[in-house]
Amino acid sequence: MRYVLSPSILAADFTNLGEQIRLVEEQGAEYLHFDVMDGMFVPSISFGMPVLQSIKKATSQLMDVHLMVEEPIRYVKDFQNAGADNITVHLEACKDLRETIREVHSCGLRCGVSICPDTPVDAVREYLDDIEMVLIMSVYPGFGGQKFIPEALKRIQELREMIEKIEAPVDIEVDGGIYPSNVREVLDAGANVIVAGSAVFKGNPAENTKKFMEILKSYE
Ligand SMILES: O=C(CO)[C@@H](O)[C@H](O)COP(=O)(O)O
Repeated sequence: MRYVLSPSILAADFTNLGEQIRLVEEQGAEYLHFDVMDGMFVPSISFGMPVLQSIKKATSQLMDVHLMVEEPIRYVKDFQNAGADNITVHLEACKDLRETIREVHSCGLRCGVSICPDTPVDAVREYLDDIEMVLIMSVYPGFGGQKFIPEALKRIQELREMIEKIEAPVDIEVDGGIYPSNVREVLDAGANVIVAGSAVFKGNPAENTKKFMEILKSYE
C-alpha cells in the first residue's frame, strides 16, 4: 500500500502560496489537497477553478480536489479543465452519486467519495467497486483547524475491513485535525492518504512536511 501526504492549502499563507507549495513538494508530499466550499453544503466559502489553474502550473503534485459543494456534478468538468487529478464528492451532497461518479470517470479523473462524521460507513459499501478512494472526515467539514474526532478511528477500521473483504484497490483518505502526534493512530486504523492543513502550513511547512513524511515512510 502507498502512503501519501496531501497538504491542505486551506491553511496556507496565500500571500506566499507558490513558495509554500514548493516547500511541501520538495519534502515529498505527492498530493496537494484543494478544499472547495460553496457556502451551502458547508457554511464557509473558499476558492475555486482560477486558483487551481494557477497552482497546477506551479507544481507537479497531484491535485486532490475535495468538493464540499451541493450537487458537485455541476462542476466536475470545470475542475477537470482547471487541473484536477482526483475529484472527491460528498455522498451527502449528491442527488445521484452513481451518475456523479460516472461523470468524474468520464473526465478521466480518479473519483473519491467522502462521508461526514455522522454518516454511517456502510453507506459507501455499494460504491466501493466503482471508486478509487473514500475520504473519511475526522472533523465536520467547513473549516480548518478543528479538533480530530476520535470516533473516526473506528470508522477507518470498519472501512478498511470492508475494503479488504472485497479486495478492492480503494485508498482511505482521512481529513481534519491530523498532526504528527496523532497520525500514527490514523495510519494504524487503516488510512493511507493523510490530509493535513494546519499541521503542515502553520509554522515551518518544510519541517512539518518532513516530520509527516518520516512517519509515512516508516509504514511502507
Ligand atoms: O476539508 C477540510 C475542512 O473542511 C480540511 O481539509 C481541513 O482543511 C483540514 O484542516 P486541518 O484540520 O488539518 O487544519
